[in-house]
Amino acid sequence: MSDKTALLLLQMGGPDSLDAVHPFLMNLFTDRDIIKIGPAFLQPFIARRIVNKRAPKVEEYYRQIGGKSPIRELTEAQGAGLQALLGERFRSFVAMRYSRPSTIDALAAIKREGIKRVVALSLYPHYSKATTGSSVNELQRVLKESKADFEITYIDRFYNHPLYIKALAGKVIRGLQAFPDRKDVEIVFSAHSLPQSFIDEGDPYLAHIQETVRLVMEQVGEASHLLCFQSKASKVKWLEPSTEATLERLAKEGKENLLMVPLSFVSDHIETLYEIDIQYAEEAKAHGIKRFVRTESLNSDPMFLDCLADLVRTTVKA
Ligand SMILES: C=CC1=C(C)c2cc3[nH]c(cc4nc(cc5[nH]c(cc1n2)c(C)c5CCC(=O)O)C(CCC(=O)O)=C4C)c(C)c3C=C
Ligand SMILES: [Fe+2]
Ligand SMILES: [Fe+2]
Repeated sequence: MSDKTALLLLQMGGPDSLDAVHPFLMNLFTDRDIIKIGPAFLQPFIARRIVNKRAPKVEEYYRQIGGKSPIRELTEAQGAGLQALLGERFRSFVAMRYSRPSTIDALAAIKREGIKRVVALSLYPHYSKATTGSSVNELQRVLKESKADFEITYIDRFYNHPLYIKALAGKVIRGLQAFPDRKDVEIVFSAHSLPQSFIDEGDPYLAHIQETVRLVMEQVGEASHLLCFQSKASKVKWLEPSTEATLERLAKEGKENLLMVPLSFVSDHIETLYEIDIQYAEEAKAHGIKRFVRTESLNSDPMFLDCLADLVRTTVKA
């Protein structure tokens, strides 16, 4: 048995090739924690219909950002950075909810190394049943089926951690420097949207997002800003206003300089590299926005890695 502690990073995952888009979407649309479509026994059939229709469009988005999602490499780099900060007693592993390495892959690797103690660290800063909730449910299912006796502790949110806020505020302050005068800039916080029904049923996601924005702006100081929501993925009511409608409204109001701040993600992926950098940038330009800048994603930012290390140290000590 090893006396090391496994750091298990939980993330959504993404396709690692264009051929992997269809299976990735099938995994996502058959997960009833993120989306319930009809009765459980019918969901795989309905999901297949939805995915067959959606996949060609989504494949084209991934083609435009290099033919794959970079989320695996970026998450593994975060794990390596975290392991380096925490030292020899820790080993990092990644469990992707809808792609490889899966939760089964990750737990098998931890078991092979004889490690018993696991810190499961969700990389979604804001808790939602759809994201962290789904990853934790999957982890608990796999643990139950494998009858493994790991000693697990969970870190399931960090939307208000001082180092997370400081790292994000640093990106915003740096982003503002791309403009001649910050007084003329609108800071557009763009969070991943979520069906309104989750919030109505008590999901804390929206409150967490709003608190992150408040804390970041405390550090950025006086500046015009707003919050909107991107990436609606079904026909029901999702959080509003949408990022697309907001960009159009801002342009109509005569705003010319926008600083986009993606929330909800701690690394680059399709929503930053395609949706903001390509799709929204083109739309904003067509509406008359002159300067459209996006803040850098946290990825392996040293202050963000310090935040993760602090979360782990505090949990392991407790
Ligand atoms: C089907 C419903 C979906 C909900 C609810 C949802 C919430 C949600 N998602 C993220 C983070 C990410 N989503 C990503 C991709 C993605 N998400 C959905 C669907 C829902 N998301 C789909 C169908 C897809 C695939 C792309 C597409 O078809 O548009 C990713 C990116 C993965 C990658 O490319 O690397 C992330 C990350 C959050 C934070 C969230 C709600 C809180
Ligand atoms: Fe999503
Ligand atoms: Fe999405």
